[in-house]
Amino acid sequence: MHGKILIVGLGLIGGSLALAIKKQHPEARIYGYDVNTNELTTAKSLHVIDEEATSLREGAEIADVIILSTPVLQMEKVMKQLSQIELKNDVIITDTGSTKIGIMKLAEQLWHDTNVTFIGGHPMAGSHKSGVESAKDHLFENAYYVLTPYNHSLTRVDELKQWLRGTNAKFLVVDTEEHDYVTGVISHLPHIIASGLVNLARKEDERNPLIKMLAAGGFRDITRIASSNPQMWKDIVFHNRSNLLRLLNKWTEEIEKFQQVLERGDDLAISHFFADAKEYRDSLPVRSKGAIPAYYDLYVDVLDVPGAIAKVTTLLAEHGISITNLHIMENRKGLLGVLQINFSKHDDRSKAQTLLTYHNYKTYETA
Ligand SMILES: NC(=O)c1ccc[n+]([C@@H]2O[C@H](COP(=O)([O-])OP(=O)(O)OC[C@H]3O[C@@H](n4cnc5c(N)ncnc54)[C@H](O)[C@@H]3O)[C@@H](O)[C@H]2O)c1
Ligand SMILES: O=C(O)C(=O)C[C@]1(C(=O)O)C=C[C@@H](O)C=C1
Repeated sequence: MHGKILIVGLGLIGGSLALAIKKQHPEARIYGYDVNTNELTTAKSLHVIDEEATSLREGAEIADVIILSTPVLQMEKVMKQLSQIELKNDVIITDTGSTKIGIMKLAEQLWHDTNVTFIGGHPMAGSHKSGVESAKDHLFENAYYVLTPYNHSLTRVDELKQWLRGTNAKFLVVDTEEHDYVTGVISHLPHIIASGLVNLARKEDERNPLIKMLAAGGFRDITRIASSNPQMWKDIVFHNRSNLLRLLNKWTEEIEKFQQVLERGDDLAISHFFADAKEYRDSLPVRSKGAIPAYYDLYVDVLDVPGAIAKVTTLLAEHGISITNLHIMENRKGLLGVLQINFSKHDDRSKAQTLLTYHNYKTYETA
């Protein structure tokens, strides 16, 4: 497709969308705007965007599609700025925000009965990493991509999907209220709990330094997301405040119930607590991306120099750790490449991660 795309906010998500669009539509021109000029320059030098817009106005005036991928409270600010700019007649604006009610309400206020088509969006994949250096064209592969159009923007949903086809995501139209409730349950509350657990461990660590030394697979698995961008999560919980306050009450009840059965020493109820959770967790659909990985992946940053991959595989072989597959995900000259290693067992991935970290490699469990 031909056209000019403006990405506002060139971090992990904006950068990944830019790459996915460019892959599918090489003839499109991708413009970027970010308040952080370093991020913009990096995006240009990594060929994530074709052109840097020096102001929001400069990029917005010429764009056929505008994609907002800043933290959600900043998004409201940008939307208000956009409403003061004369945009192209048939422009489509979409966002990538993790919350939808506030954004859709504001879009309705700003652009109801105008020629601007606003279609809310939320790609349900990501990472605890932020910034354009972490952007990947395949970040959203097989993930759900929620769209929240108004009735009057429904006619342009297919056009937007065509622009976003390179994500290889599965599009799903969802009601905004339902979206914010569901993401509250499966994304926002878990982030609060993960950060709460880490804060608890941090306080205990002041009394007992063994805590940090012994923090192993279980603690790391459940708290990976606590390493996410704090500003982004502050904005999300503000936006989804009422759902989260209700969910936190339910969570407190759940934990208090467990506390009571533990105090009583009720072994049957304790077994049920774990068995019920296991049954539901095991029933979640297996996906190669999205909620649960189909196999155990480890991503390792490696230098783009001869022998770098052999070094990693030899290290694993010497320690009897079997791998099922290897994949080089990107390899730009002069920069780091990313090695994706598949393991059939969780235990093998944990051992590999510990070993490679010991040997000063940077490793991640998600791309
Ligand atoms: N990270 C995830 O896992 C994930 C997944 C799906 C959706 N989202 C949503 O996507 C959005 C972007 O998240 P991200 O992970 O890419 O964050 P990020 O921190 O990697 O990138 C955000 C970028 O927005 C820029 N920015 C901030 N305010 C701006 C402004 N006023 N104008 C222009 N640029 C501005 C920042 O400088 C930064 O480069 C957020 O709304 C987030 O809720 C995140
Ligand atoms: O995988 C992660 O690190 C994420 O936190 C991704 C995640 C999620 O909670 O699943 C985070 C926020 C987004 O709105 C969508 C996806």
